[in-house]
Amino acid sequence: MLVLLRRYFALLATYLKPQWVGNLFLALFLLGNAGLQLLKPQLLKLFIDTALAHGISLTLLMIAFAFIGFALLNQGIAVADSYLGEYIAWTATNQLRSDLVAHCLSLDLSFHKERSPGELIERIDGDVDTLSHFFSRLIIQLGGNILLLCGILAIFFRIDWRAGLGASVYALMFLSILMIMRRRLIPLWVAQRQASAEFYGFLGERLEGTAEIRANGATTTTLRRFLRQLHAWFPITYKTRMSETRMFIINFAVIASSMILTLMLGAYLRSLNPAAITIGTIFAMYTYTFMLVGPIWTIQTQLQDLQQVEACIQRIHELLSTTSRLRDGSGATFRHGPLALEFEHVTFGYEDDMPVLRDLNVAVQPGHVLGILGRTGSGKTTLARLIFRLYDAQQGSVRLDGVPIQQAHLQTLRQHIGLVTQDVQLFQASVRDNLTFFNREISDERILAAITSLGLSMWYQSLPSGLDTVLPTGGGGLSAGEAQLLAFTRIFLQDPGIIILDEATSRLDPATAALLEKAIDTLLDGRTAIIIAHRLSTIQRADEILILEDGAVLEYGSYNTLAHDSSSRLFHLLQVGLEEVLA
Ligand SMILES: Nc1ncnc2c1ncn2[C@@H]1O[C@H](COP(=O)(O)OP(=O)(O)OP(=O)(O)O)[C@@H](O)[C@H]1O
Repeated sequence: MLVLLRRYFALLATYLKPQWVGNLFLALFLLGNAGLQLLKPQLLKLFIDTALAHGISLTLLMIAFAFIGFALLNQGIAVADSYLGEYIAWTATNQLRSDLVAHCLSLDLSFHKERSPGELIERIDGDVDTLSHFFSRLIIQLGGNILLLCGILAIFFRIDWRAGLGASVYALMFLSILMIMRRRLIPLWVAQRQASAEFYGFLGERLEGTAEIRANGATTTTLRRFLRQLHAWFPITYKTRMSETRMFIINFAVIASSMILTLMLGAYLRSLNPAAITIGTIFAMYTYTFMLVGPIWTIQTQLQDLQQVEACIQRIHELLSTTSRLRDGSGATFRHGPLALEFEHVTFGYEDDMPVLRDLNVAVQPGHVLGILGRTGSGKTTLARLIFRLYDAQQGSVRLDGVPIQQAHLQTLRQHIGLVTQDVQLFQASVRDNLTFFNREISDERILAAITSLGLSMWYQSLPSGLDTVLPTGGGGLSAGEAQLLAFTRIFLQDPGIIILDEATSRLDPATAALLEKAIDTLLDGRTAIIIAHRLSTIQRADEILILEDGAVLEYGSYNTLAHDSSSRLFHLLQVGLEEVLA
């Protein structure tokens, strides 16, 4: 619990500090709110005592107006502090969400491989959302209610130490009773939620399979199971409702007896000292006892909630403490334009003792195109991932223009490399945003020029709102060829020195394939390129060819030499046809 509290307050400190002015106002609102609530019974006391002493008078009217004024002010402050509390909580949790997203993005692929997207969404949004309520409630309710509770007890002590003692014992007792009862209710709530989830799961599944159920004559069996589900659900709900009612009755009994006891205590104290304990004082004591219920109830709920968010805080802490296996470089830079690429004795495996690439030695001159061929699983994509530093090689070195890629900042490195895979990711956003990756610095003129250069003009002209046209999720409605061309345009605008192209397969029709070939020519012009090739036409533009087999170099050399050497593997591939051999 202590560790949790420390983590919780560390989170609070990190994310609430930037909003200290707001927090200051919130604290003032809390003080003001608690103060006004404490003052109201005092006004009532004054009102009763004045009425009893002097009958109806102008003072009474003024006290009544003051009471109404205080009540209105109280409500106004309550609204303001709820607004500010929510604002602070949402600003803080949104910052926490952004930090978690940035952190996850900075982690290497091995982290993402072990976690499903759904799990990460739950971590980043679900857990933080739970905390968001807590951020605001903890401050507004816990802080304010502890203050109010202490204030009420202090007033009781001020009236008479016996009254203070009685109120403190009552507060402690009531809090304990509530906590015990709630603890007993939690498993029932969980069981009820589980039963309800099972019931709706069953219902959904059966409704979906209505046709099959009828066709197979399973209606009676299904109805019987439906009734069995209801029978299982009923006793749990019954037990829960009964326990809730019991809790309500016990609460009511405790509150009612405390009121009676307060009146009795008041009468007793008045018999001892009628001058100090007036009728107004007894009424104020009665009101304060009633007022104790609110803060006690809220404090116990908050304390229980604190236990429930324990798991969330623990998970957020774990996520934030996960570090990337990739260390960011010290800041080496690369020149603009085509870069030389070298692999020197590179060995890499996703698992330490299972190499996927073995002792790879490859060198690509600036502006040259390296075509990589190999059967599925031979390590082609893995090689591309190493250049992009999605993983680091276990042995050997990858260099750009002679500089080991680990020496550059990841961001710098990736700015110099464009990666186009077969799996083009398009977002539900405007064409402009999809092409510029939300980079506002790229002008529309540049985008339109790129679209024309890469042969997308016809497609562009068919768009209803030009660059502002919003693409549907996942690029639905686009052909595979158009999606590839969009990906090319995106990279063209990024203008990197090296391009890695995991080429689209032969699913494309000849016209689109020809369009893509032209686009690839434009894209590769003046850049170094690595093409994981699947088509003959692409391989022909390669200056060098690398054929991988089981992670090792099977053949490596100039395209022209190998293509004309009848003993080479490439020669054989060209004779038989790439698609057949490499499929
Ligand atoms: N993220 C990963 N984690 C663990 N193993 C992986 C991972 N990605 C690929 N592998 C394994 O590494 C080996 C090489 O895979 P890679 O994707 O590099 O082959 P490829 O030649 O690109 O295949 P394809 O042509 O089918 O894309 C395969 O045995 C594959 O199962």
